[in-house]
Amino acid sequence: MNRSPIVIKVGGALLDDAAAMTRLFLSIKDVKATRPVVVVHGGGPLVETLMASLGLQSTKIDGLRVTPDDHMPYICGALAGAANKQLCAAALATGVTPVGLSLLDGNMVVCEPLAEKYGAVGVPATAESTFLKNVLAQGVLPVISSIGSSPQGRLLNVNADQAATVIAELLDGELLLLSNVDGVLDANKALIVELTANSIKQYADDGVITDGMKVKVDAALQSAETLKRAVFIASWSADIADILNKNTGTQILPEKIAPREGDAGDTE
Ligand SMILES: Nc1ncnc2c1ncn2[C@@H]1O[C@H](COP(=O)(O)OP(=O)(O)O)[C@@H](O)[C@H]1O
Ligand SMILES: CC(=O)N[C@@H](CCC(=O)OP(=O)(O)O)C(=O)O
Repeated sequence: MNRSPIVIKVGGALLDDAAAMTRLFLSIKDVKATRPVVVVHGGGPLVETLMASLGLQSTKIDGLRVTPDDHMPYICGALAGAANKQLCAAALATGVTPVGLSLLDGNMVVCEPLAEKYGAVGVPATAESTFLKNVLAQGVLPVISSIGSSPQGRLLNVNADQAATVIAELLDGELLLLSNVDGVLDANKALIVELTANSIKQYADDGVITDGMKVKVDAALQSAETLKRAVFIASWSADIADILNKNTGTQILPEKIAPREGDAGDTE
């Protein structure tokens, strides 16, 4: 049986749906009985609401939030604070013991600023895995926000899909990117079952995969190529076992899949 860790990324809109959060953590509880699980989360909608209530303008370029350094205390508060603790509380309420973390905790992930025009937006890279492996060995559920820092100590806002790919790489885990859609949809809103580098380029050129989904698919492809296994994009309403068994969602396939016993990404 495949016992590699499962890294599950959830988008911020989940936080607005208490019933979906409960269902997801119950599904995580089932899977966690056989394999270690890590949750990585965003909180884009929460950030939007907070910025609006503070009267601050917030814009995105190619799906990434432009983040002036003086916005970071609020964004950090929304993601590492409110969103993280809301998810941890929901996990506890379903009988799963969470540990709330951010990318920089335990030196799991190190970030570099992307480019000046984005402000404090970070590009994440793996650092040390020992801390996270020790946390998993305790049998608890790490719940990780996408706030990171640079080696110089600058707080950075990381897209949560990109954050999740790096955590999956850190653990050589299986990656599920769960969102408010059933998976990647074509121009007729039908589910695309499999995507490769070529088909992703085609759909993006045709304007079918855009905005946050473009960031997600690019992050998934990079992770699939690095890990040499399929990455899943699916709905957070779906059962995790169903996603791993390829009954639902979109699989992002690498050019070559490394054979692993019992891996959902195996070619038969
Ligand atoms: N081809 C596509 N298929 C599905 N969703 C798409 C597609 N192109 C753009 N989107 C948009 O991407 C959104 C998911 O990305 P995003 O909002 O960043 O999710 P999350 O916050 O869960 O990471 C969908 O709700 C949809 O509006
Ligand atoms: C740089 C950047 O875009 N950061 C994101 C981080 C949160 C996120 O990615 O949240 P979702 O998963 O809910 O979209 C942001 O500020 O919205």
